[in-house]
Amino acid sequence: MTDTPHTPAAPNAGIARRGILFVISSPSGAGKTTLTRRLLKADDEVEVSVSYTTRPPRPGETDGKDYSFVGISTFERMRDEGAFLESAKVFGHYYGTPRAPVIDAIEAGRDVIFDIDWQGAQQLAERARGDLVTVFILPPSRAALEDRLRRRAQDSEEVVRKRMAQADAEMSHYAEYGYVIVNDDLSRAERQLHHILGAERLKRTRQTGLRAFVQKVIGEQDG
Ligand SMILES: Nc1ncnc2c1ncn2[C@@H]1O[C@H](COP(=O)(O)OP(=O)(O)OP(=O)(O)O)[C@@H](O)[C@H]1O
Ligand SMILES: Nc1nc2c(ncn2[C@@H]2O[C@H](COP(=O)(O)O)[C@@H](O)[C@H]2O)c(=O)[nH]1
Repeated sequence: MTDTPHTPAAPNAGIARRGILFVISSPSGAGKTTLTRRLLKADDEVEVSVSYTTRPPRPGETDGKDYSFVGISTFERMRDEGAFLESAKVFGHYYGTPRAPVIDAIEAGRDVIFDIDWQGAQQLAERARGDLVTVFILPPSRAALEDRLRRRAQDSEEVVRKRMAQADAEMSHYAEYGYVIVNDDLSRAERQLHHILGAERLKRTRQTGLRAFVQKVIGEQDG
C-alpha cells in the first residue's frame, strides 16, 4: 500500500471525470469568500470563477484576481453578446460569470468554485443542473453576521446597513440548495465543504472514465 499524502477530497486517481460547478451562496458576510480561499489553498483540483462586476474595487482587491472590474456599458455589452453563463444585479451592481473559462474547465475535469448569489445559482440550475453542486452558508446568528460585516471594515456604514437589510431575504433561499453549512467554527465549515466536494467527485455519473477502467480491471490476468 502506498502512503501518498492526499486531501480529503482526492478523487479516484487516473479515472477521467467531468468537473463540478461548485456553487457557494450566503447572505453577505457569512464567510463565502473566506471559505472559498481556504478551499482553493487546500485543493489543487479546484479553481475559482472570477466574476465580472460593475462594483468599485474594495481596498486590497485586485483586478482580474478578485473580480474583473468593468463599467456598466462594457458589462451590458458582454451580457448582450452572451459572454456570461449567468448574471444578476446584486446590491445595486451587476455581477456575471464569464462563460468560456467555466466550460473549458469542467470539460477538462477540473472543478470550478463560484461565489455567487441565489439568482445566479438559479440560472446555473437551469443551464447546467447535472454538473451543479450547491452549498448555502448560514451565519450562526444575525448578530454574528452583522459583526463580521463590520469587522471586515471594507464597506461604508450605508453599505453594511443595506446588506443587513437584505440578509433575511437572501437566507430564505437556503432551501433551494443541496447542502447547508452553518459557518460558526471556520475550520469545521471548511472541512465540511471539502467533504461535500470529495463525495460529489466520486459520484458514478461524473466518473466518465469508469467503464474503461472497469473493463481494464476485468481483463487483467494473473501472472
Ligand atoms: N467562522 C467565522 N468566524 C469568524 N469570522 C469569520 C468566519 N468566517 C468568516 N469570517 C470573517 O467574516 C468576514 C466576512 O467574511 P467574507 O468576506 O468571507 O464573507 P462573504 O460571505 O464572502 O461576504 P460578501 O458576500 O459580502 O462577499 C471576514 O472578515 C471574515 O474573516
Ligand atoms: N449572480 C452572481 N452573484 C455574484 C457574482 N459574483 C459575486 N456575486 C455575489 O454578489 C454579492 C456581493 O458580492 P461582493 O463581493 O460585492 O461582496 C455576493 O452575494 C456574491 O456572492 C456573480 O458572478 N454572479
